[in-house]
Amino acid sequence: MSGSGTSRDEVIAKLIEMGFDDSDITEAVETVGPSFNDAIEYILNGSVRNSKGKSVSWSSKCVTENGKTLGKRTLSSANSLGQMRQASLLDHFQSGNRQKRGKRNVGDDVSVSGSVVSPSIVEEQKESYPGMDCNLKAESDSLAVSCPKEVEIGSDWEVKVNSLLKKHFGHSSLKNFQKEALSAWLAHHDCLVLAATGSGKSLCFQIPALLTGKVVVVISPLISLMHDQCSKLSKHGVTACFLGSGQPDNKVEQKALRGMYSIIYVCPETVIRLIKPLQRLAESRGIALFAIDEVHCVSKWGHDFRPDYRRLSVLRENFGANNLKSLKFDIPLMALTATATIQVREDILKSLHMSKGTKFVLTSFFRPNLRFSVKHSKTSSRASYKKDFRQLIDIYTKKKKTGEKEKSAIPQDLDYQSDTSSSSSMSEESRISPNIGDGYYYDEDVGNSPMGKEMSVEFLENDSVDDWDVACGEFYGHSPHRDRDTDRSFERTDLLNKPAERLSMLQEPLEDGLTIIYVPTRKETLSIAKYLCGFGVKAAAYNASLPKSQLRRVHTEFHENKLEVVVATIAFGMGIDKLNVRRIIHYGWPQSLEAYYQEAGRAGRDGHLADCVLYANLSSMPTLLPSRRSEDQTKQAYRMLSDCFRYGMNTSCCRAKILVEYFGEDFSHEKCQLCDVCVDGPPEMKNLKEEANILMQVIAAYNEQSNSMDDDDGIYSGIKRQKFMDRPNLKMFVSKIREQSQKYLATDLLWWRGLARIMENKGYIREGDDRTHVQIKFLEPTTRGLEFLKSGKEQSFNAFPEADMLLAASTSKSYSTFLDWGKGWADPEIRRQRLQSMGRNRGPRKSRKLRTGKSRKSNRESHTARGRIASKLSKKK
Ligand SMILES: Nc1ncnc2c1ncn2[C@@H]1O[C@H](COP(=O)(O)OP(=O)(O)OP(=O)(O)O)[C@@H](O)[C@H]1O
Ligand SMILES: [Mg+2]
Repeated sequence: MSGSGTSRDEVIAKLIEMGFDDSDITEAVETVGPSFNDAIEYILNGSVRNSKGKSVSWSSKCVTENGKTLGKRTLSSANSLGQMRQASLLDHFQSGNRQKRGKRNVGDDVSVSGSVVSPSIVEEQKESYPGMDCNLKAESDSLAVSCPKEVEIGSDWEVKVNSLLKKHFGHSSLKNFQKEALSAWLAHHDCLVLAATGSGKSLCFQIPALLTGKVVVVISPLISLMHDQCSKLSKHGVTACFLGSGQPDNKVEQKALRGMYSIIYVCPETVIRLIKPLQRLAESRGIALFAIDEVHCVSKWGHDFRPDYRRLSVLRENFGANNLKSLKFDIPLMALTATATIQVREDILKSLHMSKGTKFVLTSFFRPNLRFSVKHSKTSSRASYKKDFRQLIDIYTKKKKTGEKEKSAIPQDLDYQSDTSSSSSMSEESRISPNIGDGYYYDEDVGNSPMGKEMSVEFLENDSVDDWDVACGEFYGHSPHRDRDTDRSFERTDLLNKPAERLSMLQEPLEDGLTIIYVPTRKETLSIAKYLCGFGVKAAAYNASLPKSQLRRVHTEFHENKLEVVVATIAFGMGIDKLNVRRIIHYGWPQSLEAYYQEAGRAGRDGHLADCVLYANLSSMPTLLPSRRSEDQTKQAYRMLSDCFRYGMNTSCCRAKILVEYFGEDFSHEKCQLCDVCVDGPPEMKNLKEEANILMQVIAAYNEQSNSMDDDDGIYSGIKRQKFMDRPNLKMFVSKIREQSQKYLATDLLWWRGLARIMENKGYIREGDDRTHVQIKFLEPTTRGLEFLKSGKEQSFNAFPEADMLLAASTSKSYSTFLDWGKGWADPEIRRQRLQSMGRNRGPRKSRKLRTGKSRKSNRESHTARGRIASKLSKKK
């Protein structure tokens, strides 16, 4: 939908669908007319102004600094991006000659372990490969770069690498895992590198290009990620380009295939399409390595499965010594990721046909400067924002109020407004998660229901921006210079081995830096960014439905430290390597711990203290976001979601330990000493024997009775036969307990939910359903559980109450703690009063149909909103 030819209604409908507020839409359409692009531009940036000088839009407020609008500033940033593009290769080489760099003595190369490689240094490419001066009009299939003089890497390769490292990247030495990966590559081995987010995996495949002068082909899942990496490489004096649908200049592909860039980034589809020309490149300039970055995308057991990654076995099949005459060895594959469980690793090796001798390079997944915590929040309304973002707002606004008396940035009247405002885009009912606040029900099926699919407009699991329409697709090495914020060392990752240094870090205040807030829905990116901007924070929304110009702008402003907060879906993604991100806030349940850890890993890359906070509604269970999944994948998706849910419910184990062990690593430190659990300590351990016993009793009784259906006198005799045939879930068992014992009459299902998990962990009960659920749903006794029941009073049942149990105990008015909820219930008057107040608190229950009918509801809402806006506009006329 582009503008002038579009009807006003269509523009309004589209803007509503994107989650903008009525008032913003009304103002924008009134000002710029029925042009979709202009309206968005107006709302987000205020760059299209009305002549009467009406008030600027919300987003421009946030990015307005010294009277300048983001729109204006970004125009200049866009230009600077554009300037990276060079008129021709020749221009580049001419300028390269002007700013001569130190010359590398090719003759110095010697041989070790039979590795045959060629000279490297990028700025010498012209000299080394006369073909690079070639006429660009040459036939695309003619090999303009002739086969370089092959040289061998000497035993002093580490010395050479260190000097390249210093020269191009400003680092003093390789990290151990980087050395291991390079050694494997030098020995022609395939290699799987599993190293923490931000640890420096990219260098493992960038160095081979510099060291050999051959080309390195990097397979990467996102164009935005390729763009970021290419642009960084150009600053470090390395020529790079990316190919594929996002590449606007069709000459770049020809040039790349003639060997004119040291590093070529491609997405899997493109590399598959280019097999033949890449084979020719391998035989001319040479291909040092195929790097498969973010390789967890290969596996459907991982969190970011991309089917095209599975087809990458073509690399092994087509670039082996048996297919290409000039090769003595297969071109090595280097697969890299920060998040792969053991199952995912096996799948990667198999799917890519990696060799049996593949080397594993494993580093600790542990990031000792990340402070993990989990907080309960409904994450659903402005009231939640007010509570949860108060501190964040204060951090960014206090900074600007130097000289002013320090006070909270949230004035009382605004607080009141936020609480009572009827934000249509974020009303409770419009949320996907229907089980917010009260009660507890299972709705894991929502994500897979046909309704769920309809909702995918707003709730996208794979909200990726993969058709990044960047202005520049080729990147020439400029003289290496370092960003201001790259001057810090990342060496602090091994801080746990340096207790004194780490101790001093723990005492550091958290610096200002940048914040990324990850939210599950596109609408929330808009509403939270708008909310923060309202208090003067420089925040911007980022999601795949926003115009590309806006996305580019956010990227640029983020990298230039002009923004303070980016509120994003997972589209703001992989490989973002910004050193001074101080906070990653997840506002809503992530879909997996893999995704969570990868996103959280974007914080604290400078090694300084950084916060990773997960705000989630601990009283409700997370649901799967809609996505096309096979039955197997659905199971796996639930498993991953369940692990994530359990991470949130945990109250007693160090969070870093859970995360690191999730990826199969032994966490040798026992405690990170930073996370909320380590700092606050676990809750008081309780002996839950009585409650565990009664729950076991009803489960066992049901089990026995279902085994002998003839017995009508058992405790389930009151349940209708049809119902009896259905497997009872936890809710039913809890009803039974309440019926049986007055003491438990007012107990919260939420609390029993926690207990059921604990009993499952102890091996007393198991899931009776074939399907996977976020948490145990159909409870069946195990032999161990039945033994526990028989042992009667002798056996104790000590456990730390989990987060939902603590929440149930703290919010319920019916009993003081979760252990003495029975107090007072024997008194009929107290009971009557409590039941009455419970009834009041609960309010009418929404029917399941109503809840899952979200899509229809939002259509209706959108329809009425459209009418409302249209009528406002016509009244104004
Ligand atoms: N040997 C080194 N010494 C110091 N810093 C390094 C070294 N190697 C890499 N770095 C720095 O580490 C940072 C992260 O690098 P990189 O983007 O390669 O991480 P990554 O492991 O690929 O992260 P992700 O998993 O998020 O993709 C970069 O800023 C880089 O300059
Ligand atoms: Mg990376």
